[in-house]
Amino acid sequence: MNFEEVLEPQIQSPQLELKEVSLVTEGKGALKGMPILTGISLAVNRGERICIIGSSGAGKTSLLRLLNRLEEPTGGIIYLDDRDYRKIPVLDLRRAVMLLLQEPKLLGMTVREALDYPLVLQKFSRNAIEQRVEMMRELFHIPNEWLERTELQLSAGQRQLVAIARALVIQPKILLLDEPTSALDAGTGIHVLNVLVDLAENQGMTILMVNHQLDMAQRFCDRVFYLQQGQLLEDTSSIQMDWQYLRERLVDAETQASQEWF
Ligand SMILES: Nc1ncnc2c1ncn2[C@@H]1O[C@H](COP(=O)(O)OP(=O)(O)OP(=O)(O)O)[C@@H](O)[C@H]1O
Repeated sequence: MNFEEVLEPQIQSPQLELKEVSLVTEGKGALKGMPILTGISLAVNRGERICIIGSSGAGKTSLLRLLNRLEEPTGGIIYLDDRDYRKIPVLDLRRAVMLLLQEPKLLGMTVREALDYPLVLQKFSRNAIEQRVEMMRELFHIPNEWLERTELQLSAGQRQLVAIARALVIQPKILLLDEPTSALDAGTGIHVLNVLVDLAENQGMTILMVNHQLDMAQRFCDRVFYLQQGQLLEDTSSIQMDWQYLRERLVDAETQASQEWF
């Protein structure tokens, strides 16, 4: 470190930054121009584990879709490592920012093919592919005999586990997860979350996860984004979060939404 740096420590910019991001529906007639996300500003640092919480329809999945460029914001700007999202080739972006949606599909592939495929696209050697897949298999306790099965021969939980392994096989910088443990039994869910914590702490992988199970969220994340009706109402560290208050707030929001529905 030189003298100027001692006097003026460098401020590290966030890995991911959203400035006044909004999204409105396209659609036709009355559906056109309805707000889904409004004025979202946030900054995420490398290695953070963030849970996105909110009632049904709050905009959680839409936020993940924006971050993976499955949707384009209708307002505002997103930055990855100080680069405007729109200037990053979309395939490069999706390699760095991996999204795992709810109910993942293996697209007719066997488990082995599904795990190999992202690495084949990246032109990894056969040897390297086998090593990486073996590493994932061990990390997530995927038995050898699953490798030749297709998704029709796997339970929902087994499929979810394979999909998590596949999302991680190319070691993304940022992992976006939409309720990744919803189909897993409690023990496997906790094991998966522990693996993710380890990857965040030891390899600096950043994780943003939608999770409806608040006890899991409390255990896993170091920061919470609370969304309501497309707005970011809370951005709080997990330690400072009043989890009981959050539970009550979620119940209120769900009740209000169901009354509006009827
Ligand atoms: N393509 C679309 N066209 C019209 N409306 C949409 C579209 N996508 C999402 N919406 C609406 O935007 C709102 C947010 O949806 P989103 O799926 O992001 O919510 P969510 O918080 O993930 O909900 P859940 O917990 O039920 O999955 C909802 O009211 C939804 O109906």
